[in-house]
Amino acid sequence: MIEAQGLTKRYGKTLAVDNLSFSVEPGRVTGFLGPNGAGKSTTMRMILGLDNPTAGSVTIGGKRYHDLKFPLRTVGALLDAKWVHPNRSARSHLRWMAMSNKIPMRRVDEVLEIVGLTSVANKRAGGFSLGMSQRLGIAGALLGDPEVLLFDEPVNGLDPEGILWIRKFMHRLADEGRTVFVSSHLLSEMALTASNLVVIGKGRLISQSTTQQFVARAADNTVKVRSPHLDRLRPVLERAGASLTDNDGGVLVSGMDSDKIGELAAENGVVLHELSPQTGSLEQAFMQITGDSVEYHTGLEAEAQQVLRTSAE
Ligand SMILES: Nc1ncnc2c1ncn2[C@@H]1O[C@H](COP(=O)(O)OP(=O)(O)OP(=O)(O)O)[C@@H](O)[C@H]1O
Repeated sequence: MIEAQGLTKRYGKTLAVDNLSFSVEPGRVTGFLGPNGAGKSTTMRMILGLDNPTAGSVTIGGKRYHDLKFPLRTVGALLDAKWVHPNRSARSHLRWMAMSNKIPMRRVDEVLEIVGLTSVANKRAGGFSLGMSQRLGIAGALLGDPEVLLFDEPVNGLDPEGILWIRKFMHRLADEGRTVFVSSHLLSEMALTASNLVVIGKGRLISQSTTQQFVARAADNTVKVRSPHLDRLRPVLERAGASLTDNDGGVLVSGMDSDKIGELAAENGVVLHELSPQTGSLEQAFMQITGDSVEYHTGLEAEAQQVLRTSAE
C-alpha cells in the first residue's frame, strides 16, 4: 500500500508536484498516468526517498522510505533500466545489490530465472538490448521479494514482444498480492495493463478511479448520424434525453447509444444514411484533459465530451 498526502515538490520556480494525495492498493496493477513533464518521475523519486518533498508526505505500508530498515525488502523499483555498470555481468550486478541489502546470494539466481535471464547471467550487461536491460532492472527490483513495486515508464522503447512480456509480468506480480504502481504517458497502454489509474497533469491529481471508469469518461461515446429527415429526428432524440451538435452535414449525438437511436428512428419512420459510433480519439481526449489540467481537473466528464466533439468536427 502506498499513500501520498498533500505531496508537493518545488524546484525553484517549477511546481513539479502540487498537493498530490492518492493511494495505491495491493493485489492489482495501478497505472500512474500523465503527459510528459506531469510530475510522475518526481513523485516516484519521492516515494523512494530519492527526493525530499517540499510539503506533504508519502508512505509505503505506513512508513516513510527513510524509516525502512531494509528498503529493498519492502519496495523494489525500476526507474532507469540502463542504470547498470556496462562491464558487469547480470549476475555480478545483482550480487552486488543483494550484498548491500543483506539478501541471500541464492535469491540472485532465483530472480534471474523469474525474468528469464538465466542463460545470459554471465554476459556483460553493457551488451544487453533494452528489453534485456528492463528484465535485469526488474530482477533487481524483485531481489528483496518486496510487497511494493514501482516501475517508471517500463515499456518505453520496447518492441511489441517486450511490451507484452512486461504487461503479463505486472499482472503476475499483482496476482501474487503485491502493490504494483506503474507510470506511463500512454492511456492506450495503461488501459491494457492497469485496473486502476491515478491520473495527473501539471503535478496535480486529475482523477483516481478504475481504468474502466476513466476510459468511459474520457471517451464518452458520441454517435454520428446523417439523415435526410434530421428535422424530424432531432426533437425525437432530444425528448428522449440525448443532446445533439451539428457536424459535417449531420449531427453528433451524445447521451444515447446507436441501438437506441436506430430504434427511435425506425419507430418514427426516419431514414438514416449514417449511424456510426465515434470512439477514435481517446488519446487526444486524454492529452487535452491532462494538458490543461488546472482548468479541467474538476469538470472532467463534460470536458471529455467537448474534446471529443471538437476533434470529430
Ligand atoms: N531536478 C530537477 N530540477 C528542476 N526541475 C525538475 C527536476 N526534475 C524535474 N523537474 C521538472 O519538474 C516537472 C516534472 O517532471 P517529471 O520528470 O517528474 O515529469 P514526468 O511526468 O515524469 O515526465 P517524463 O515522463 O517526461 O519524465 C517538469 O517540469 C520538469 O522539468
